[in-house]
Amino acid sequence: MPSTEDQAFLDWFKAHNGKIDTDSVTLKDFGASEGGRGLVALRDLPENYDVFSIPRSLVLSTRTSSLPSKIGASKWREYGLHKGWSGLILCMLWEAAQGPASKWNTYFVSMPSKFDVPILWEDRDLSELQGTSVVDKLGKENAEHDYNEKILRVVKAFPHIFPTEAIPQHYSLEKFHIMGCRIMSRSFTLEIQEGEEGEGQSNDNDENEIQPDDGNTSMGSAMDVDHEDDPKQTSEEQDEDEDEEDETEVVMVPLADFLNARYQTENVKLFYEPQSLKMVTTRPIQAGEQIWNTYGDLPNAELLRRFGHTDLVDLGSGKTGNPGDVVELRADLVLQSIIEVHPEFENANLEERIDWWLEAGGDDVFVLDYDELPQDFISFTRLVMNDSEWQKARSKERPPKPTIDKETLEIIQRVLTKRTSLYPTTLNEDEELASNLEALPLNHKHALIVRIGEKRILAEHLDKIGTMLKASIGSGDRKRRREDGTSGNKKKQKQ
Ligand SMILES: C[S@@+](CC[C@H](N)C(=O)[O-])C[C@H]1O[C@@H](n2cnc3c(N)ncnc32)[C@H](O)[C@@H]1O
Repeated sequence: MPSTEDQAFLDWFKAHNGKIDTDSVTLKDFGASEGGRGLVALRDLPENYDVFSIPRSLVLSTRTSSLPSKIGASKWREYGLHKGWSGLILCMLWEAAQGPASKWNTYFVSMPSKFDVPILWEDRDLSELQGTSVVDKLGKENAEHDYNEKILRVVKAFPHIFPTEAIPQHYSLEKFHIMGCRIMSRSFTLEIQEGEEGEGQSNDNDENEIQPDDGNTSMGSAMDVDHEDDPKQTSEEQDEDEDEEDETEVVMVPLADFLNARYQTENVKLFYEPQSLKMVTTRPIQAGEQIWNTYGDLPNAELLRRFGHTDLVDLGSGKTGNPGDVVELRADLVLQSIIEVHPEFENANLEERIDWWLEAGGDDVFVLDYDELPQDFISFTRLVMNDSEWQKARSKERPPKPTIDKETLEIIQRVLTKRTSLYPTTLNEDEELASNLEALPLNHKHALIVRIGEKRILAEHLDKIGTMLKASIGSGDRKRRREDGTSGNKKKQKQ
């Protein structure tokens, strides 16, 4: 049985032409470890079954809210509301301020107002994330800058739309953060349909069949859209987006955003038709099973940053973790390591090599997972540390091959050791703390899980590198002994 609030939501959803067969699925509280409220199958569902559908007019976006037309298209642009999430945030603030007069009132009531995302953490909790890739990506200052420079400016410029006395209650920084966090953890990115019209207008394209291939959408991918001034976007996300034509929009999709996710458990996907969005099963689901969406099997650092939770699955041998975890290695660690070994490089023009690398499309952050060392990381290391590789790369106009010799491996070992030292605690200390995970405050628990995931990856690679270097030193000794005319075997015989 759904809770009273969830039942009110379902009634609202159906009253606005949302389609859901509540004899087949219903809302249920699964407890925090499974994402809290979610959708459950009440009977066995076959593959390709439409679990529910949402009319486009019920999707909340800058196209369906009537706020943009009240402000006017040119003013909307002038205030920069056509870029980033500010426009959608302002629409959500304004719609929520309308209370029952807004079509989405019941939807707003159904959404959480408290979030466990680090952008809202106190400094003492944030210090638990030191060394992880979360810290540099919070974007809190950008967010607050956007609030002051965009949202508040528009709100103050249009007092007939945003009454001055309503500002503290409906347009405060706190409310701005709530809407930002709702977008960060619940929005979808949709392709803008040609000739798409606003609410109340019809689209006569409706006899089109479902085109799953060109119509699948992804949860939590709002960050991939062109949001130059997006308050919650990281600078890398903004850079990536700048080249993209704005053919997508970030939207809130009632009910689709009620679905939880867990590493590789996805059993439905959202597809779109001209008039509606459909959540369709991607495999048979048994009665009693939760309906899981995917958030992209993200590393715990990203899950925590965007959604405020972490994912722990059984890794075997008594360990749990997130197989999708990664560690980010910044290029400056490579430079520092090279200069430590080759101080003569200190004055060399390494800038030129780095600029060349970036212009050739290389990145200045390398992503290390549980698999092999990243090829671009090896290639970059060789380009910077080796004069002949640098000359070759320039003349051939392509980066060095990612081949590994002993010298490169030693630098890489140094980089990973340096990266490991950025965390104030060791992996052993963290594993010990994790033996009593549930006793920790929630934010500390999440931070610990993120740290452990990253450190395990570093430790595994350092282990492998250590073994490889030992083997190469062993083979070097044998070679030297051959050259000296001595023999390891003889020595052995003597013993
Ligand atoms: C898109 S919403 C999902 C629906 C949400 N349970 C609700 O009641 O509205 C995303 C949020 O659900 C929660 N969540 C989803 N999957 C989770 C999981 N596997 N473990 C813990 N929390 C999860 C996180 O709080 C996340 O911010």
